[in-house]
Amino acid sequence: MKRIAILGSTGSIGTQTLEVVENNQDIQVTALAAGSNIRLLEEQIRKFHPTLACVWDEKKAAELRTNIADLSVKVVSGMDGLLEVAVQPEAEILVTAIVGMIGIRPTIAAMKAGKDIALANKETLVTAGHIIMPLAKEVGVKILPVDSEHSAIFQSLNGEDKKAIDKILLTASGGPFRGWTKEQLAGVRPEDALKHPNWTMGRKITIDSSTMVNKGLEVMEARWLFGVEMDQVQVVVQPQSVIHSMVQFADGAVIAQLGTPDMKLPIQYALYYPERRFLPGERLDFAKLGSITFENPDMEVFRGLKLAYKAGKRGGSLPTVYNAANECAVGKFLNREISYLTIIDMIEGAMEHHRVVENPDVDAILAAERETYEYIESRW
Ligand SMILES: NC(=O)C1=CN([C@@H]2O[C@H](COP(=O)(O)OP(=O)(O)OC[C@H]3O[C@@H](n4cnc5c(N)ncnc54)[C@H](OP(=O)(O)O)[C@@H]3O)[C@@H](O)[C@H]2O)C=CC1
Ligand SMILES: CC(=O)[C@@H](O)[C@H](O)COP(=O)(O)O
Ligand SMILES: [Mn+2]
Repeated sequence: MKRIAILGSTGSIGTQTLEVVENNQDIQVTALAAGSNIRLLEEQIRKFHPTLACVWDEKKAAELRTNIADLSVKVVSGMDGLLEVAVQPEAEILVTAIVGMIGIRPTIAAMKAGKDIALANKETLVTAGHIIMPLAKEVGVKILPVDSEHSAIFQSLNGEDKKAIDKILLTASGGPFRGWTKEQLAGVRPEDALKHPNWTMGRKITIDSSTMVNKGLEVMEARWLFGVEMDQVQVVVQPQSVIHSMVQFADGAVIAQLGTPDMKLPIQYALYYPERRFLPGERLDFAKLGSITFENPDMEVFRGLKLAYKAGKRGGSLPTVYNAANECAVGKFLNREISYLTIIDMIEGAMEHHRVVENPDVDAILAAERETYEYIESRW
């Protein structure tokens, strides 16, 4: 029996993780955490029987305690609550399906408690990859990628020597505005950017896909996960999202993972690695698909991708600033406080303003995050 805890169980990755649990008989959910959606969290508790639940918002946690008073489930809240879920002794794998840098501290705590991490929360690796990857080695836990591209790379590397990697070909859909000009992008509204061509995901990552900041974050995520240089990660636009990523090796061979766009595959692969199990669902029909096409990304229009290479190459606290500025800006865009193009202006402005801290520890990372939010509030 596998035992898992999930941070972010009510979101897109969280609910799909629970679908994977439902499809398998030998997996048990020991703890769940959500932000504020106690209605769905209660349903999940009643169905999956964890012994511990966390709600970020203490008022909502109190409401949930009342609503499930008939069950013997401990309900905790806030960062202390997330940390309690992360280190719960019963779980062997922590699924980090939470959104944003809030995932850093629970991820580190879980690793120190000996848990393997099924990592969807890319923001943690982007900002703290220099802490997470050496720690995983030191404490002997696995970081199992859930992000579709990184799972594809992980699968393509199965049985291969990482030293033979020439480059990683990280595929991108190009988002809903592929081929658009800067002038066309100026008028984009949240409802336009929330329409991803191939994937149904949470709001923040969907906006990130539309700006290609998601791909920028993924370049940095790949660099940490697979121990390569930023320049060894090449973004290839593949609009059908059928090739989930590829690895080119020293001898010129390219190995890829393909499949229909379904996050349950990488989630299940991470939970059962190295076992590959049956997964119900649609299969690729190549004749129906007809063609798979490729393009280079337009880094002049989608400047967020170019800025990610700059942040990743400079390193230190700059990737944190890139990520924090984006999180802040995306929130404002979704609240209709700023225009679409201002998202990237905010990232660029915050990066230019920041004085880089080398090799930041967690406190310095969180300080850089705070300062970035403060700078954006004062400047815009
Ligand atoms: N969705 C996808 O297909 C993919 C997502 N990812 C990554 O996975 C992560 C999750 O994305 P996604 O599932 O789309 O996001 P969603 O917005 O759909 O879900 C986020 C989850 O995190 C919870 N949450 C938010 N804030 C807190 C908090 N302070 N404390 C506890 N829980 C909190 C939410 O709870 P509540 O519902 O109560 O607000 C929700 O359960 C992101 O890092 C994303 O980049 C990577 C690849 C693909
Ligand atoms: C499903 C997943 O992993 C997302 O990160 C997805 O890849 C977004 O697609 P694009 O960022 O390529 O549009
Ligand atoms: Mn992805």
